[in-house]
Amino acid sequence: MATIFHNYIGGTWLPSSSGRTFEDRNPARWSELIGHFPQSSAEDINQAVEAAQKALPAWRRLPAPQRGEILRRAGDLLRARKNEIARAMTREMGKPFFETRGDVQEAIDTAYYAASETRRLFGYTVPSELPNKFNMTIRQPVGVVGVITAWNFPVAVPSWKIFPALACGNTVVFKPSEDAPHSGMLLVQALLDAGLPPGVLNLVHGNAEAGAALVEHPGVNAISFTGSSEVGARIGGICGRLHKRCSLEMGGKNPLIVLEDADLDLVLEGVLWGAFGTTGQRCTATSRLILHQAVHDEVVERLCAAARQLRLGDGNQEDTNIGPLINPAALEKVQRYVELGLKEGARLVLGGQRATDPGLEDGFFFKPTIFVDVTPEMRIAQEEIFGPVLSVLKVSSLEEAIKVANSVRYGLSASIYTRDLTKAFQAIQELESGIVYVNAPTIGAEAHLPFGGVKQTGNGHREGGWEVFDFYTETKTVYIDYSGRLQRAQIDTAQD
Ligand SMILES: NC(=O)c1ccc[n+]([C@@H]2O[C@H](COP(=O)([O-])OP(=O)(O)OC[C@H]3O[C@@H](n4cnc5c(N)ncnc54)[C@H](O)[C@@H]3O)[C@@H](O)[C@H]2O)c1
Repeated sequence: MATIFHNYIGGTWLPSSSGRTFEDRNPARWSELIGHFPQSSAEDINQAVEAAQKALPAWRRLPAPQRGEILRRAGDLLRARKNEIARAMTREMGKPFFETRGDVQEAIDTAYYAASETRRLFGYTVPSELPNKFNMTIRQPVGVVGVITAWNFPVAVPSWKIFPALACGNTVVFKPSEDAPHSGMLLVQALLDAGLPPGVLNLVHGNAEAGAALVEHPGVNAISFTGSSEVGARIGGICGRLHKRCSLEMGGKNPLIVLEDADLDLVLEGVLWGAFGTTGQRCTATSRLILHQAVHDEVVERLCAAARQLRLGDGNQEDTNIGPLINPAALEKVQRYVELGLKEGARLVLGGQRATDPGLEDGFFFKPTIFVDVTPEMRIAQEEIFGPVLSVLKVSSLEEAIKVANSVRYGLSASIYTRDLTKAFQAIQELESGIVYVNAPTIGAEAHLPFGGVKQTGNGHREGGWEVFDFYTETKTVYIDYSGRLQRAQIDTAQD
């Protein structure tokens, strides 16, 4: 009998009021059912938002360092449960155990980082134009925050949102992805066990219907979303109409540039990890390899040889390098893009097919795939495939490489391999992306640095770093006049 899981609303575990559920399955062995989760309705969302509203006054009044103490304890619990959560995450969404341990570690780092920032949450003071007047800014929570997340970092990405939101005194309604509900629940469980009061964090499972109800709910003051650019655009439109604050972190089509002077051993390691780690299902995946013509043939040849050695399998097995795609729709999408690449005239030099070796038939495994002779306007060079498919483009100069790198609608991360500092700095300045790596692949984030993208990847906000606290707080400007008389700004200080 598969386990039946519930929502967590106002301190109580509850089934969906509609009685509907959805199945959570292991993508490495699709016949393995993990459990049934509630398919939440607008009524469930409403209950969760009301619980968050009820809990808000006491939570925002609690001194921030005391809120931080609970977050720090949650970090301790995540650390104690790291392997257990990582095992469950691998079973649910497929990436290998060493990667899911990293996912949990990112949440631990974020918990400690957010906890430490509760002792700062700076406003500032500045001199007044007028005598005997004191000026300052303070930060206040935004209110109830709706958190909607993708499945591929099912603990790390929600933690980027939930920890800073709570640190700032907001209450939260969290809707994890329907492809990774169990991992999201384990994160919530750690926060509850750390002592969060009822209603401060509410968990509602479900699909687009639940997400849309959360976005539309008038009691939700801000939405923090991570997912595809298509869904993000829709959410951004609704939030605009409702005058609701929203942070959107969306898709990527990230380039890795290799110049003629690069250390090719380093390049190979970096590209293998960047393109095929998490089966290419990262927003920051290296999906375009832009090679200087002087190193093109050597890199392609060595890359194909190395990628052939990668072992596909269940991520909970010791020797697995690459896990499965997340679900049947993802497999179909990757297959479609391979056909499209061939039709567009790109040349397939590796993979291009589902892997059905013994032991893999019941999962959605896809062989590492490399296309060469890709040109910038091809759809496989323009669109996010979200699978282990690398498009290789050949260029003859740094300027051309940057132009090609910038020729897509996305702008999350970009990378350049070179030993020439001047060229590296030129790329840092000119690449249109929120993150640039020099001599490292396009992936990897640290909790205390901002993370996010430009163009159609983001809407100007950032996760992580100090910047994240700007999203979860309203700035209030305070003028205190202790002169004992009316002082008129601009009028009593006029110079002419
Ligand atoms: N930039 C980043 O930080 C980042 C990080 C991870 C993943 N991603 C992106 O996420 C995508 C993959 O994740 P996915 O397949 O889960 O994305 P998705 O857009 O399909 O779903 C994301 C979340 O939105 C919800 N949702 C779907 N339709 C909705 C609607 N109409 N209203 C409200 N909520 C709705 C889903 O239930 C899910 O929880 C990729 O594009 C990837 O690049 C971005």
